[in-house]
Amino acid sequence: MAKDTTGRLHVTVKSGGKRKLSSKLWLERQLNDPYVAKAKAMGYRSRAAFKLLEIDDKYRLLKPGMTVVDLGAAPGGWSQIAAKRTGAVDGKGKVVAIDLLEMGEIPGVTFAQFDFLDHDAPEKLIVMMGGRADIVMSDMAANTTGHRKTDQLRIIGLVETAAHFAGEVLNPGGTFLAKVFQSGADAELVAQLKRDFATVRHVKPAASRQDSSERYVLATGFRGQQQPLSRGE
Ligand SMILES: C[S@@+](CC[C@H](N)C(=O)[O-])C[C@H]1O[C@@H](n2cnc3c(N)ncnc32)[C@H](O)[C@@H]1O
Repeated sequence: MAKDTTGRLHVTVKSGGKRKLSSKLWLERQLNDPYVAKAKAMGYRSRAAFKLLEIDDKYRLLKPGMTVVDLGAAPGGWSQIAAKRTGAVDGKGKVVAIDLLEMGEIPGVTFAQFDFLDHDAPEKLIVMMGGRADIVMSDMAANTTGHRKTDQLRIIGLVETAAHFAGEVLNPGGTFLAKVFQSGADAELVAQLKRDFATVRHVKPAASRQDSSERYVLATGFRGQQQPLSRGE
């Protein structure tokens, strides 16, 4: 339990190795968060936009004319950045985005609402892309059940599925960027990525809350064996 500024107690629920804040503490944190204020001022849909901005400023991933897939895109901060930096806003690049939730229209972004874990999701994405991708990025976070082991397996299952999809659709030299959580459960994933990409690293942007175990795996220089696309090629 935690005390707020008025001295009242708030319950924090432990879930999947993370502590979920009570709604009052969550609201307080949002109101005091400089990234939330900055996102609002700059017209970004989410504070998450700054995580991608920071990663991209450092590693120069997004380039004009690229095709980018944004998995778990809502409310759309990452898609906004990708559309701008690939030139998709001006019809040069292409940004394809999906989410379980609805997402308001973003110029230059092709969005569809469906579950990435649906068996036909890869095929639907390939049709939306109309070819291969240069970057597959995933900020997806699986809903937590509160059972630590189950939650870790769900999180890692989601990112492994995203990595498998990336391996199917990336152009040579392509990039995979995905949210993972610091649990040590991603060792197998990292080993697989090291086989298929020239460089694999974990990154923790400043905009990612320091009290969160969230971090990102960034794999660049795709060199895996290319299979024919099931559609679109
Ligand atoms: C942290 S938010 C993404 C924020 C986003 N990157 C931005 O910049 O606004 C995670 C998103 O992943 C989505 N998500 C989780 N599991 C998913 C799945 N299986 N398929 C599609 N979207 C999923 C959630 O609905 C949620 O909107």
